[in-house]
Amino acid sequence: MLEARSVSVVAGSKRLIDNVSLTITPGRLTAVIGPNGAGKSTLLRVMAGELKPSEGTVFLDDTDLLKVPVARLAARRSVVAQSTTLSFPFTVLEVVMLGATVPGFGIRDSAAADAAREALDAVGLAEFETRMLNELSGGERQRVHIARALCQLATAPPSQAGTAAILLDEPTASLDLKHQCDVLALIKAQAEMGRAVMLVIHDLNLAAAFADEIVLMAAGRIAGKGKPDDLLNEDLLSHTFGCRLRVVSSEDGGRLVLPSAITGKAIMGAAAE
Ligand SMILES: Nc1ncnc2c1ncn2[C@@H]1O[C@H](COP(=O)(O)OP(=O)(O)OP(=O)(O)O)[C@@H](O)[C@H]1O
Repeated sequence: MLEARSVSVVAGSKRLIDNVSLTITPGRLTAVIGPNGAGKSTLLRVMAGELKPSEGTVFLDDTDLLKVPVARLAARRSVVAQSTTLSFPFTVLEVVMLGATVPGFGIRDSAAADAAREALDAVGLAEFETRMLNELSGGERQRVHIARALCQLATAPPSQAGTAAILLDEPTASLDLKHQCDVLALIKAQAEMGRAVMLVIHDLNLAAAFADEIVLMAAGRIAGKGKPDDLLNEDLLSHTFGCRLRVVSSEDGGRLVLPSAITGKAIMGAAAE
């Protein structure tokens, strides 16, 4: 379990996140939504142990995350950042294998390559292993980094066993609709395997479709938290995002969030038919 207790990050006079408490529970996909600048990425980096909070503590199974040894941390949580730049010319397979070569993993090269190939297959890039990363499209590169994160958890040594967490910052931002759904199904499967999943995402409809719990952030604080059906209400979302939004029920009983301009036109269109 990954738990932030009263965490704040302060930069100069600005509180990027302010007194946030949040638990990422194993077996569940927790989606974090909110306007630009709300503090979602900052919170994810703090929960990943990449950014030291100015106040409060993040715990990984009751141990202060900052005191967890690097190899153990690498075995227990993997991160897909919003953007990743690699300065050296790596092939796709090499990038994914980086996930298996974290200090302390001690995995043999052939086993690392097997795990990397399995992860590449999972994101639909099995045919790309010899391509150079910098020759891939933005969406393909994003899927390579997801494969690297999956490979990292898959190759963690048994001695470091325990609840694993995967934290992803807008992993579907560059993906087409099919790959958005494929990647989110893959991420959801990670939760169903018992992993704790934290997903920062802008698309409220994808959050509604895949998340077990949604956390709404605004101005560095948690403005709401709950199951998609409970949290996605028009007034809260319209107020938080600063524009008029409509929440409608889909045929299968799920929630769809649309700008009121779109629903207005749709209603006018239907009336004209
Ligand atoms: N190092 C920094 N120093 C000062 N302010 C920062 C720093 N890093 C981020 N910020 C500010 O902190 C706020 C939160 O940033 P963050 O990236 O967490 O937001 P976000 O919710 O992920 O936004 P987006 O949806 O645009 O990705 C923003 O206003 C940003 O400008």
